[in-house]
Amino acid sequence: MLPDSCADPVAELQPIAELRAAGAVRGSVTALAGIDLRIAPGERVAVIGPSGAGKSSLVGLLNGTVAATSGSVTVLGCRFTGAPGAAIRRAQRRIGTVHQRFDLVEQLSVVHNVNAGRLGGWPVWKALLSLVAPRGVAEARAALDRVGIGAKVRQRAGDLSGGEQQRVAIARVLVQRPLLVLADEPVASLDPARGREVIDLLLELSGELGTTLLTCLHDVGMALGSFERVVGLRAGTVVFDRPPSALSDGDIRDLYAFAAPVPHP
Ligand SMILES: Nc1ncnc2c1ncn2[C@@H]1O[C@H](COP(=O)(O)OP(=O)(O)OP(=O)(O)O)[C@@H](O)[C@H]1O
Repeated sequence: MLPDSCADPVAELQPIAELRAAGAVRGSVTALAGIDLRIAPGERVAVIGPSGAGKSSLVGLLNGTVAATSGSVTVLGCRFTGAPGAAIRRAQRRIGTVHQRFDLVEQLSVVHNVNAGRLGGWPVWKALLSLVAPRGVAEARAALDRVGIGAKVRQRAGDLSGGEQQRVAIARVLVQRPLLVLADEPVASLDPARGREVIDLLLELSGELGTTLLTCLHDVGMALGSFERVVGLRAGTVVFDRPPSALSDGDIRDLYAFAAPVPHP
C-alpha cells in the first residue's frame, strides 16, 4: 500500500501509481470517469483506444499536469489530489514524459535540450549558467550514447530527423533518472520503421533500468505484440485491462466502434 505522504520517491514503492475512481472534467467534457488503475514497479503497460477516449488525459493525471476532478491519484507515493505544489514537483522530477511532438527547443543544441530534463532538480543559478556554458555534458552524452545518437550532442535540435528528435526526447527523460516513464503517442509522428525502433528502445530501457513504462498507442498491433498489459479506454472509462493473450478480435473491434464524447452534466 502506498504511504499517503509525499516523501522522496523510491523505486520499490508498491504500486508505483494508483488511481481510485479518478475522473477529469476538461472544459465541458468528461475526459475520464471512475478510473481504477494500479501499476506495479517495472510493469510495461500500453493504453489504446479511439481518438478522444482520454489517453492523453490519463497521462496528464499520472504526471500531475491534469488535476483529477473526482477520486484520487497517487503516484510515487504522492497523493496528487490536495498535495502541496512543492510535493507534486518533487514526484514529477522522477516522472519522465515523452510526447508525440518531441517538445524540443529547435533553436537550441541537443545537449541543452537533454539538460532540460534536469532543470527541475537544479538550482536556478545552475540552470541559467547552463544556457551559456552547458553543464552536465558528460551525463547528457552518456544518455545520448544510450539512445544511439551520441555524436549529435552539439548539433541544433531542429536539424535532426524526427526519429533522432524523439531519441533526444528520450535522452532528456533518461537524465531525470525516472522511476516512471509515460509516453503519449511517442511514434505518431514517425514512419512505421522509426516508430518500431522507438518503442523497442523504450522497452529496452525500461527492462535495463527497471523503470515502469506506460505508453499510449494508436498502433494496436504494436500494443498487443510488445506489452504485457493492455488497457483499453473508451469514452473516458476503462473497458478492459488484460494481457494481450486474454484479448479477442471482438474486444478490439468493440473498443474502436463509434463513440460520441460524453458531455459534462
Ligand atoms: N484542454 C482541454 N480542454 C477541453 N477539453 C479537452 C482538453 N483536453 C482534452 N479534452 C477533451 O477530453 C477528451 C479526451 O481527450 P484526450 O486528449 O485525453 O483523448 P485521447 O484519447 O488522447 O485522444 P487522441 O487519441 O485524439 O489524442 C476529448 O473529448 C477532448 O476533446
